[in-house]
Amino acid sequence: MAAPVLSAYSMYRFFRAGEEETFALQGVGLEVERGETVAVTGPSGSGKTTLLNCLAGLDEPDGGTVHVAGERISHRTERERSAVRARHIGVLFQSGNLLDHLTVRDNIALVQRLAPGSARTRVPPQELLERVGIAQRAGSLPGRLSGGEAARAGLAVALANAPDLLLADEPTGEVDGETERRLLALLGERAAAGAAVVVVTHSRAVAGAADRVLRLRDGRWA
Ligand SMILES: Nc1ncnc2c1ncn2[C@@H]1O[C@H](COP(=O)(O)OP(=O)(O)OP(=O)(O)O)[C@@H](O)[C@H]1O
Repeated sequence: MAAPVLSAYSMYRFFRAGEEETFALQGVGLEVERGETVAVTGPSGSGKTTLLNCLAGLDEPDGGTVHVAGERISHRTERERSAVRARHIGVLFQSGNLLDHLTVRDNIALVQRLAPGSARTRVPPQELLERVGIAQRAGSLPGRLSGGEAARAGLAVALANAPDLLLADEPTGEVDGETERRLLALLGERAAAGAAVVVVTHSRAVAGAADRVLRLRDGRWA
């Protein structure tokens, strides 16, 4: 059997602020196969965003390891983590993945330039924007987009390099029903094309469409 796209073992993450210690992840593991979609749910503060940050190499776990498409992304320099991310991971986070001073089209082009190895699977920016349904906004700056358009643009950026692993944090948090269906269909298409998808969500529709639903509580699987 093929190795999982994502293999994360025994992840720990602690935060210390003055006297206060938070144990955000306490030995969490996760394997996701090609074509599989996993939804992660859990109450506020249970560690969902910390988990995604560690999987994306945007944060370093204090313990445990993360491999993506056979490459280790944990316990490496920031530059190495960025390189693994550019090669294999699409990230769609609440904080937004768009640079404000670039048009939507140029945001996609920039992400594609940062991963020179993926040219074989790359879709032209305009085509990506057509897929997510905002082709007419290609020349707009992100600050001019509505919430739903911004969510679609963020997904176009996350899909720009046909990632092996797609990580999304509440991708449908602030969008209407029609946009949610569209985003969900696009996540499904990426999984059908062979990617592993991990999506943090409170949405029943998103969790209902996933192959597996996992629940975090106090930094552990519940
Ligand atoms: N940089 C940080 N410094 C200190 N504590 C942090 C930091 N990041 C997260 N935490 C703490 O770690 C715990 C998990 O936070 P996290 O954001 O991962 O939870 P979450 O499940 O994503 O919550 P929400 O659903 O509200 O976004 C929380 O107690 C949070 O306060």
